[in-house]
Amino acid sequence: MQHGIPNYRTVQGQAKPKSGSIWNMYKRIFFQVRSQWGLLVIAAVSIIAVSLLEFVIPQLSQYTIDRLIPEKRYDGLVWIALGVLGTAVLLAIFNYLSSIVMATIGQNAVYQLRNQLYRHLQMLDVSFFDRNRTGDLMSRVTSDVGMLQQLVSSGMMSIVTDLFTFIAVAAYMMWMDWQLTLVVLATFPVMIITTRFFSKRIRAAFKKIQESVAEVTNHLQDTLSSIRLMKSFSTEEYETERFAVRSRNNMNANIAAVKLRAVYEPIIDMLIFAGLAIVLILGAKGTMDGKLTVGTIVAFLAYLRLLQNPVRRFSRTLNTIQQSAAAYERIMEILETKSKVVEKENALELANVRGHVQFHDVSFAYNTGVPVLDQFNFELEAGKVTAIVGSSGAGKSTITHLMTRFYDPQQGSITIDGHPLTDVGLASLRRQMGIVSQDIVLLNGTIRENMVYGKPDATDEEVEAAARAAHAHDFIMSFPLGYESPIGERGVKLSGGQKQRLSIARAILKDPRLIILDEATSSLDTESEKAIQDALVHLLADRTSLVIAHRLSTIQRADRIFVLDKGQLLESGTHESLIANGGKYKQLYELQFPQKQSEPV
Ligand SMILES: Nc1ncnc2c1ncn2[C@@H]1O[C@H](COP(=O)(O)OP(=O)(O)OP(=O)(O)O)[C@@H](O)[C@H]1O
Repeated sequence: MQHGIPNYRTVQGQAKPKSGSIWNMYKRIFFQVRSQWGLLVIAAVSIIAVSLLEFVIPQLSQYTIDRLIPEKRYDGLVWIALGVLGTAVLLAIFNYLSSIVMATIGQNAVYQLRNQLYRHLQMLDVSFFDRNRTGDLMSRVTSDVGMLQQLVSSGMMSIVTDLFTFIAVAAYMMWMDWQLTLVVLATFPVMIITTRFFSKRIRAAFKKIQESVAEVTNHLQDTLSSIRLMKSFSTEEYETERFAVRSRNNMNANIAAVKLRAVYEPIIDMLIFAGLAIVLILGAKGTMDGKLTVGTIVAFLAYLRLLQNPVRRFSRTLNTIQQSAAAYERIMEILETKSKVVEKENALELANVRGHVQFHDVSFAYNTGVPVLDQFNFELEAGKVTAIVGSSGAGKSTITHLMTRFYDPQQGSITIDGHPLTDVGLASLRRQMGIVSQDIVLLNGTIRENMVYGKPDATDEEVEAAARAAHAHDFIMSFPLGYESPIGERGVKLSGGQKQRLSIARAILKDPRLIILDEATSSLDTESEKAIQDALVHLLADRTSLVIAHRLSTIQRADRIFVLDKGQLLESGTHESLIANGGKYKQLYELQFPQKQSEPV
């Protein structure tokens, strides 16, 4: 770690992936496209055709030198010319076919992999997103997948053609002159050892590059999404410097990779020329001794080129391969992460529930050793308004997170209408619930798009009715575009109160059986709050609702109030009975309404 930048080497909480090797990468890419067998057949045929056609031109050269020239057969030259030309045309056609088909297959595989990665990310539980930073995850879906795309589009899939040609040519050369071939092949183990030596290092260098890209993305994501905070604290210079540090790390990582490549490629070239020199010298000697014909030497040199071409090409593209392998490893880290909140097979599909929720001896901690709820028992009566109050950090929001199964408790169980939450389908559970939380999340889109997010088929009349119920219709209509007004990223074009009313309207439109209001009225002025309170009375009627509010004035009408402190239930009852009890609730109430201390409620 440098300059205090967090380490993104692995997905937090996840071991290094087992399947990050190049071999696995290729296997996976091809496995993804096994259904496109038609294309695969075309690719295989083209590859074999290219490899066989590569033999023809050296053969023609040998024939010209050894037979046509000595025999002065002028007529044969035309046929040779036609043969070379015909082979070249066929080579061009099959090369074109194999690259286009391989690229299509590869791009298709990468496309599927990216979608699979995104789907997998969506399926991971909330705690995964607590542990990992958004920018880092974004860079895995964009830049890392982009690396693989580069691999498949840069004709890297031709490595298969190269490998096939290499084996075929080597076998043919052995048949022609096994002694000379063995001498030539002696340079290849050296090449393999050199390649292995550099491969590991180049891959590590590229992993560093990808990590540094993740750091840059993270920084961008953090700062651009909180640009107002930055400006209000005048931290533009500070953030620019922090960005420069990350950017410099990226530059250094790139330079380190280039340095490795700069050493590796010339070494391979040198070995290739050494092979060429061996053939030239031994071949010339063999010809002088009368053991070989000139044509054989010329053909042999041509075959040697065919043998060496794939090696040279491979050494040039080793960078791309290693870069992709590093990226692939980072992708696999996510794909191999298992969600902690899992849906049972054949999970129960909840139809309309009554909404009776019970917590049985629930213990929960976000981080081991820091319990938030301890042996907690709690009941949400169907059709009633239940409220939770308690000091900040007491665990109120945590209760809602457990009800929605954003997290699962470590001990105890939670039931809805008697069914353990773990037996119920996640989507069907969440469909029953409408959440209006203190962190209002709005999407970049129009007001209407945001409202219908939980009910995409809502009619205009339903949308308007929900907006009216949430006292949002008037402010919406005050915008020139009404319901079609864009609200900007995270709803920046709306005031705090407007955002709240919009999120309440969204929950009303979804029409869930169970409503969770977490600090729902916290940023409304007194007038809007009154209006919202009225709307809520209608909304909450005939539903089960859980209201979490700091301002006790908002929950006095609740059927039951639970007082929570440090994850423990202190007392419960109605507003009147709790005041009469003279416990924690009365203390909290008197703190908020000192003037009412001596008044009867
Ligand atoms: N994602 C998280 N990861 C780790 N700890 C968390 C996480 N969310 C909350 N906590 C911790 O759990 C405890 C309970 O938090 P919770 O949000 O439930 O409190 P709360 O009663 O809703 O507080 P407030 O009224 O201030 O919103 C706090 O100590 C908080 O720091």
